[in-house]
Amino acid sequence: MAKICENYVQKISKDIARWLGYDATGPRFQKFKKILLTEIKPFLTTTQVALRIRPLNEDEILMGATQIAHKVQAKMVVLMDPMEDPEDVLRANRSREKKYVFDYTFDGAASQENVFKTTSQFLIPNVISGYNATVFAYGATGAGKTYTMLGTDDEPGIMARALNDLFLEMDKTSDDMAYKVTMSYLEIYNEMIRDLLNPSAGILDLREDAKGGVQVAGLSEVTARSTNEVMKMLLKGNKERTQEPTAANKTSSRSHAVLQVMIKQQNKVRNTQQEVRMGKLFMIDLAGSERAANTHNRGKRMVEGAHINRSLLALGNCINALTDQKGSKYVNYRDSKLTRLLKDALGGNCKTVMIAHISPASIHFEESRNTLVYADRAKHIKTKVRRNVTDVSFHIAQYTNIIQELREEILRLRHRLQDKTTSPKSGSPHSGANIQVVQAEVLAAKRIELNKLKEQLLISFKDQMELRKSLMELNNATMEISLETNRNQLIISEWDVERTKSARREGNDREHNIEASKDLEDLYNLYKQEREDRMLLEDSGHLSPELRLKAPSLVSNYRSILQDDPEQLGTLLEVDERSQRSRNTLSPSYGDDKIFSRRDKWANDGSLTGAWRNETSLSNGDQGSHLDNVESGKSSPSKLSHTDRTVITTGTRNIAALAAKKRSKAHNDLLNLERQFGGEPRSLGLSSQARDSYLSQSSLANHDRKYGDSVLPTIKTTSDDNLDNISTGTKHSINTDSTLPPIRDGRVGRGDNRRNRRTKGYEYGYSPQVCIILHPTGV
Ligand SMILES: Nc1ncnc2c1ncn2[C@@H]1O[C@H](COP(=O)(O)OP(=O)(O)OP(=O)(O)O)[C@@H](O)[C@H]1O
Repeated sequence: MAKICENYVQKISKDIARWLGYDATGPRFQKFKKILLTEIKPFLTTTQVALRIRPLNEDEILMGATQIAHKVQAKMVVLMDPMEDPEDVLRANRSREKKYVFDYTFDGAASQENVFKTTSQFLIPNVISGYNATVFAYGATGAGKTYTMLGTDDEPGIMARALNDLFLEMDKTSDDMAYKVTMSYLEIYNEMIRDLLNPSAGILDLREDAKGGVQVAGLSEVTARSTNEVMKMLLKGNKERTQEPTAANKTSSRSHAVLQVMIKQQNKVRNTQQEVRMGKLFMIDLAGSERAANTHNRGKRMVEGAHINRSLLALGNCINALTDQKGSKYVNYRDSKLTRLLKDALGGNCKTVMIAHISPASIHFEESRNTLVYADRAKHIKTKVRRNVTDVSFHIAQYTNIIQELREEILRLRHRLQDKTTSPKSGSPHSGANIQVVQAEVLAAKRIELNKLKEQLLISFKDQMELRKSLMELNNATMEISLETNRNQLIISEWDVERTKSARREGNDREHNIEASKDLEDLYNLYKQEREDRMLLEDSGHLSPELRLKAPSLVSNYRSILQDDPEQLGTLLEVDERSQRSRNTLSPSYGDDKIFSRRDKWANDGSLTGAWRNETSLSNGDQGSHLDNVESGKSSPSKLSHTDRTVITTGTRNIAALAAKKRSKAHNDLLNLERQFGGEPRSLGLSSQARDSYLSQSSLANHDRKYGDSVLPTIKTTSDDNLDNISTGTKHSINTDSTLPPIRDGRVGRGDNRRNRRTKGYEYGYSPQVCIILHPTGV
């Protein structure tokens, strides 16, 4: 059937060649026919069985063995019965001579190359294009299996030749296709799997994957790039393989060796739908079946032989089941590791070649006959061969990579085209035969130019976009600046309005001041001046507590300043003494606080009420009774009558006027003194702000606020001296203020508004260094 199909393919290939215009005798046609056959052949025959008869060896000749296996035709072998004797009439009809026909038969003269080319070479392109293939050598021990599969250094076997062919075949299509070759090499020794490329891995397990494929867990897979690499690995593995001499074979392999080569093929030109082909090639050198009687094996060798025979028996059973005509027999692959490993090769998706080996020697007739029976059965094994193709769909994100690779491919092809056109073999580009090449060249150049223009256009477009973006940003910045300017202008105008308002308010205040009496203004200024001087002296620390009761002697303030200049200090003291004498002449009681001594007069002349007299009498030293009164609540200022207040206010105004005159005079004296010494008028160490705060609007406002509770305020600094004075009850009135009208209940009018404004001024203008202590006595 297979032959008929092959002949049919040969015939139709001629017709197809004629349609295509190929010459039937030319190389193009031969190539086409070969490709067609290679592609179709795997579908025509799935399992091939070949027989190889090795030559008689020296031992066999010495033993007097005769050749009983003869190749009679290209595919036929005759195994003669060595026991047959033409002269023995009893056995004349019992001859065991038998003819066997296989796909290929090789005798002892067949070369290694011939065996490979005939049995296995056609598998290589199939494996590359994604088919599985298995070549295994079967036969009795010493029949020549290892020789066929592995060979010698001079005559390499199928393994080496197949791998060499594999790399040669891949090289032919390496421009278009990408390949990856990996290999593994294992042995099954006594039903144990060992990695020959990595023996230290120990015993490995066989496992089945989800698709039913058999895998060896932990088996090393080595990537190979050339035949040399593969051969090195193969030699390394064979050294690890278990080989022991037996009576039947000096180099007997005691294990089944399996070389697995995996080829992954992929088109270099990427597409959205990528096809990946995976082909596997198994090359198996089985251990030889042996008869203990012939091998004379004992002990370890015998155990090995038993394992080998058992696995080969399992293989024979599988072959029997697979070739059952009814197809009803169960194929038991699980009997041995060998059959489990060959499951795909025997009954699955695999193109299988079995090369049976026999010895032609008459002494091995039984082994050869068994082998031929096995091989003959194996011919009928049918496998379902299909290509292992995986379609890989790429995600959209990978399209850019694919496009990039396609571009690189185009570039590569262009380079190749250019190389061809410039090489001498391609002839002159101006010749008629190369017009198409020249046209293609021109076209390619135009395309390159077009691409360049496109790129330039793209770059200029990007630049334009950048410029537009910058322009928009600048516009935004300008708008922000103009908005900020407007905002600032608004603030300035608001500030102007506020300033105008405050100026008006000040003007109003001045009006109010004008409305106040002239006496009150003067009195206020003098009062402020006197307070200022006294406070300065207290702050400078030159005024002892005793002296604070007396009128301020400003010259004493200069002691500390002029202590480094004794001459000037002496002059100053002399002048001061003269001044004191002249003042005492004018007013004998000047050493005391004349300004405030007037209150004695008020107390004596009956201007004050009895309650107020009691209070004022305390200032003459009767402090104990004063405190008693305070504690008993008798001296509460709230008990003052309106008449008392009026008297005190009027008296205070007079006192203040007198004090102002004296102060003015003393101040002028001081200025004269300073001028006399040639120095600049000295600042007494207080800032204008601090000076203002002594009797500023705020302090007056405070006075206003407290006016209803006390008659006169006592203004003191928060120095330690003052605190001491407070604690001992020795209170010294620095100045008085009666310029503001008292609060009257239920009276709402202009005076109240002014008071409110002053209160406001106090809140904002009062110095934190100064506090106003209300003294209930008004001393
Ligand atoms: N075709 C051949 N031409 C020349 N010599 C051969 C041929 N076949 C086998 N021999 C020789 O026969 C001997 C035994 O062959 P080989 O070791 O390959 O047998 P085997 O079947 O592998 O044995 P085992 O199963 O014990 O390993 C070797 O010395 C080998 O060189």
